[in-house]
Amino acid sequence: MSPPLVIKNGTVVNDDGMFKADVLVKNGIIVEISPNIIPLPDMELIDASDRLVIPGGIDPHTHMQMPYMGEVTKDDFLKGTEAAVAGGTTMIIDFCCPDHRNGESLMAGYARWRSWADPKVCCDYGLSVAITMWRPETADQMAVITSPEFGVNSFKFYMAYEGTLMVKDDEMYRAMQECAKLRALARVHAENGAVIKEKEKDLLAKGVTGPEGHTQSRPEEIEAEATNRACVLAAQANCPVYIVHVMTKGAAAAISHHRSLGSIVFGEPIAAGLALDGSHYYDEDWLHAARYVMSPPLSRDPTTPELLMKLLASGELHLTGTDNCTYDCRQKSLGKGNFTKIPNGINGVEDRMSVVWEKGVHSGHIDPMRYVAITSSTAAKIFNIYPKKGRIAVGSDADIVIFNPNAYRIISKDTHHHVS
Ligand SMILES: NC(=O)NCCC(=O)O
Ligand SMILES: [Zn+2]
Ligand SMILES: [Zn+2]
Repeated sequence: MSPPLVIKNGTVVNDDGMFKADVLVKNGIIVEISPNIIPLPDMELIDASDRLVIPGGIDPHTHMQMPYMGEVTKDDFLKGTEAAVAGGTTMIIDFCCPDHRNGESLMAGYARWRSWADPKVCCDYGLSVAITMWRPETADQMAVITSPEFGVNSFKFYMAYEGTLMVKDDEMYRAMQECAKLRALARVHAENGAVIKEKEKDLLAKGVTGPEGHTQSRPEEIEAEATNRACVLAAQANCPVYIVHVMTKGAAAAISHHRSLGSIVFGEPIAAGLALDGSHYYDEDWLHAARYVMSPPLSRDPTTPELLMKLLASGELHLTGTDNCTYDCRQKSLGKGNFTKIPNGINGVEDRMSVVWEKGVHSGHIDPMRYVAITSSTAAKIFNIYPKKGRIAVGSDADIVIFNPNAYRIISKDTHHHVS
């Protein structure tokens, strides 16, 4: 057991206030916050002068060691969470994708994911469970997996990746009705998988085989259309909905529209979408372009990243994730000659906290309190773990980041903690 810890002279930041205070931690729990805690000889001491003392980041969207397209993402639960912690994220919510189409139960898929994660994960984690088709037994299994024994409180629906993860509209609607009954949250990857498939075929037939085909097969309107559809179906099912990786202005506008109608809709941009645009898909270096292939793609409108940050500032969008889903050069190269075979995914779990600070606070769009909201506390509230997580308060878990707001660093393959 580690000794008690005193963090002195820092500025505590929560989503609703910031103030100078010392923080005392015992057995992993915050036990005191007050102006001047005198450390006893048996206590560890950290001087946090000129530092912010903030709740550990919660990344609500990762894919550690996810099997997909015959490959497995490179960041496993060890290296991926080491990278998370190195960057100030102390909890992730990963996606468990049971092979439900082939009869695997949600509980068996959940057990499979836990057997990968539990022996090596080095931060707190939760799982959202994907429903990839509707089977006669699905409703019962959703009820079991949301029971306290399993503790799942959100489900994921992919409106893309036809033939593997994609769920049909009627199936998603059915499952959303079940979510509403169980008071679970529906999380949606909003794209039009069927139309994308047709566009991919057309592009390949015309000889477009490079990574630019990825973005051309997925026009921005397709994400907006699917986001609108997801919100409509959720409203029909009377179910709150959470749109993952909001990448475009149109998708964000669809979310705002449905919120204005009174629906409960949450929007999650990701670190990559706040920092990068889709010009990379046209890079002459094939591998450079392929590295950015993810779905939905980065917006080709260079003004989108800043607009997404402004919407986070104004409260039209709500929290940030990463969609951390890493593949190496060999894996990306599987799509040479056919962009549809490039594994989809990008990194982010290590750098989200820095990127959101840089693009949000440093750029003048948000204050440190809003920063805490969109990197930690809103996720904690949505996933029902607040104020145990997402807050610096007496009784909360001591998931604390001592943050230097003036540090400068270069994001580099030579220094990151992901699997190389
Ligand atoms: N986003 C992506 O390209 N890969 C990860 C799977 C998903 O979230 O769609
Ligand atoms: Zn997705
Ligand atoms: Zn994802």
